[in-house]
Amino acid sequence: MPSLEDELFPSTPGKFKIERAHNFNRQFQRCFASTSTMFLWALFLIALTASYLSFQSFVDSGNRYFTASWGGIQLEKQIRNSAQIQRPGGMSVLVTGAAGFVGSHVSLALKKRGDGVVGLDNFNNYYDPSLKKARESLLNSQGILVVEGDLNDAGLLAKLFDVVAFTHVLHLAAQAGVRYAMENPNSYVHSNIAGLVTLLEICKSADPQPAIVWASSSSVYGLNENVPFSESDRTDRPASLYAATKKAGEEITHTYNHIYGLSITGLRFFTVYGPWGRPDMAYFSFTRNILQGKPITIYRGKNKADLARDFTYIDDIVKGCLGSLDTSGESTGSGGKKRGPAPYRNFNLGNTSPVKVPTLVNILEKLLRMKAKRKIVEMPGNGDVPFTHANISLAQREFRYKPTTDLQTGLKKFVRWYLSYYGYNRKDVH
Ligand SMILES: O=C(O)[C@H]1O[C@H](OP(=O)(O)OP(=O)(O)OC[C@H]2O[C@@H](n3ccc(=O)[nH]c3=O)[C@H](O)[C@@H]2O)[C@H](O)[C@@H](O)[C@@H]1O
Repeated sequence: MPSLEDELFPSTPGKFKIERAHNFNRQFQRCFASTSTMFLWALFLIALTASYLSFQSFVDSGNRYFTASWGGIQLEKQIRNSAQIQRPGGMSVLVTGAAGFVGSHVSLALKKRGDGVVGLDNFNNYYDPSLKKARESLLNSQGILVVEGDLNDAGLLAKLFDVVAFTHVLHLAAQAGVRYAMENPNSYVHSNIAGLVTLLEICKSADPQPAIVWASSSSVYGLNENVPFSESDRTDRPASLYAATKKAGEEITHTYNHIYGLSITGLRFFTVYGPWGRPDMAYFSFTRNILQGKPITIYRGKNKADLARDFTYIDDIVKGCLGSLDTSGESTGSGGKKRGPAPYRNFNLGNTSPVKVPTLVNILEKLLRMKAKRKIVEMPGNGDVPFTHANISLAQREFRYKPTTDLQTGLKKFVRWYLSYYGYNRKDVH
């Protein structure tokens, strides 16, 4: 005997046997003909209609929520003011991660020279959000608005592009940090992959399409041993998930350049430091711990070799970002269609003179006039690379990028800012 399931559904899609279908119809009619069954069917239909109507009202209330949280005409006016261009030939730039370290500095520099800037930031708590809020206040005082929202909110991004025809997007929002990727891998996928794709989808459909300059990372060089690192060196051996997501970003942006004609510039930043910096970075946490009399952990590589970084001062990075924006060239597509080839570029933005981590600590000790309690440990297998060193000739040629701040000078400015912001010896600095 064939089972009921066998009777009703064919074993292979597309091979429904006709006689079986007839049988099924007859059974169906017999069943529907009885009055009590009809009553049950009517009840079922009423319930279905009621649940459809309540679902519709739920969707409507969702839309209302979006409008309310969007902030309406008042917010649109603020966005337009913030995006206002104040110089001939200026640009209107959407800066993602505007309340972040690099984002806040570049936003201020753009505004100062007369460009329009609108910021976007999700103010997440990867590090103390009050520092991000303080940076936001600084931006607000210069007429820059920072909209609170996540890169993955396509509705919000689309709305921003409805209000302003941005000429450029400076995409700096990301999950940063090399070692944290082992603790929270999904946050890297959320921001650096999914968020990036959401942003690119909106940019490709925008009319006009903006040119995009975005933050890649020196970490894409991974296990590369050619020194100094050149843009033409291998980048297919990342040492951390963070690096892998940045490398993926370079490939993803390439496809949007290729298919949709978006102008793309990726900037491989080399360990950026300075005032208003990131508390998760070594120079920042070392300063805090030295001042609080707490030990600092200094990693050491194979054969007791010191680790080294091509530490790059924030003002030099700002110049590199402005140079990249100014030379980005235009996107060629519109409404999601490519009209011709558009620029696709990647640049190293480093300092070209690596410094060993213990030397960085020596400099901090002198500036703070305090001794560090050093705890030297073998570099754990946590995604770190032993050294970084940038070859910057490409950026030099394209937009005369030339870093001018050595580590001693830059750290002096950082320490001065740190002490004015946190004061000496504050125990509550995280
Ligand atoms: O340039 C880059 O590509 C990357 O630079 C930094 O990453 P990293 O160079 O690891 O910067 P820090 O976390 O400040 O570490 C600097 C050096 O200090 C060392 N370190 C760090 C922390 C610590 O407790 N002890 C210690 O010796 C690290 O091993 C590294 O050699 C940023 O955190 C990344 O977001 C950025 O993409």
